[in-house]
Amino acid sequence: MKTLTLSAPAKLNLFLHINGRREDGYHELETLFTFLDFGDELAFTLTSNQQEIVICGDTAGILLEDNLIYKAAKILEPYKKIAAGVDIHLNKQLPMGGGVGGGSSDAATTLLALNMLWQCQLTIPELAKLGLQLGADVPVFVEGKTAVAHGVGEQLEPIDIAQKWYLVVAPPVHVSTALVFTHPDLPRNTPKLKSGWKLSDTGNDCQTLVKKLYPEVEKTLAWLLKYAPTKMTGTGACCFAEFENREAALRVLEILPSSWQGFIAQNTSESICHRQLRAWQN
Ligand SMILES: C[C@@](CO)(OP(=O)(O)O)[C@H](O)COP(=O)(O)OP(=O)(O)OC[C@H]1O[C@@H](n2ccc(N)nc2=O)[C@H](O)[C@@H]1O
Ligand SMILES: Nc1ncnc2c1ncn2[C@@H]1O[C@H](COP(=O)(O)OP(=O)(O)O)[C@@H](O)[C@H]1O
Repeated sequence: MKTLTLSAPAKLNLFLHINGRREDGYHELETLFTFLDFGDELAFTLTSNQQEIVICGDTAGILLEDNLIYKAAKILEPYKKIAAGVDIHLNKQLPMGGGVGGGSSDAATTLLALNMLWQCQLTIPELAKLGLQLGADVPVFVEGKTAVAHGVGEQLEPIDIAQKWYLVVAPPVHVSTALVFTHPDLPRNTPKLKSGWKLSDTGNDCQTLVKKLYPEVEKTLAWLLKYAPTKMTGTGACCFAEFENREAALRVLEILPSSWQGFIAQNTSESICHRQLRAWQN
């Protein structure tokens, strides 16, 4: 059996507005998701033991049952049409819980890969619906198109945007998404954007609160803003600075304070995972 190797790309929230809070505590969002040409890498090999879902590689201390890759495989198991297990090797590149969606992207890549290898024959919308049970960000990775998301992130409206270079910086702190969303000071009443909106009209509604709660994020934003327009992605802690070309981004990466991790990437209108899947199928 050949091994299928796929990317699980990072995402950025180019803006993140909170429009309200639902009765179940979840927040109504309006957010622009785009994908980067940088991410984790997952390699899938079918095995003859059909009970088996094995995950190895850089699982960074996450218990098997908590790993979103394992959860994605388990959720798909009832739909499989062939008697095979799977061995999944993870090469982790993305900071965990950093707002670049690594866990959600790993889960989506697993759903897409196993849907094909296990011949589940589910459609992309069916996979996205299953993915939503694993996290609010999984559907956009399953759909794989730069999009404005509404609801909790599951209603997706594809959009064309310019291609830019980004320097993404992960300060050495972990921001709790649940803490941010339950905080009394979080703004929750940004009006929906009107047609004809521009990116310059937007922001990240979590940023002011996260800067206050996590001074390392404030420091990172202030440092990057000296060089380029910068925002936080998702609920943080990663921040991204936008550049017109790779050289300009690289010049800033080269002088990044040594306690911060950073990488450079370009945004892609379609997730690279989807391109790789098409290439495998042809
Ligand atoms: C807000 C975003 C934007 O991309 O933040 P990041 O996680 O990327 O930073 C995401 O939608 C997060 O998605 P995800 O990380 O999958 O969140 P989940 O596991 O579904 O939820 C974690 C917790 O965040 C809160 N939550 C999450 C999403 C949402 N629309 N409203 C919420 O109130 C809930 O309290 C939930 O218990
Ligand atoms: N394969 C995985 N990769 C990363 N995080 C995972 C994975 N499986 C479970 N998790 C858990 O999910 C949480 C959120 O992960 P992640 O998607 O990286 O966050 P964010 O959306 O903030 O970028 C992590 O803090 C971690 O505990």
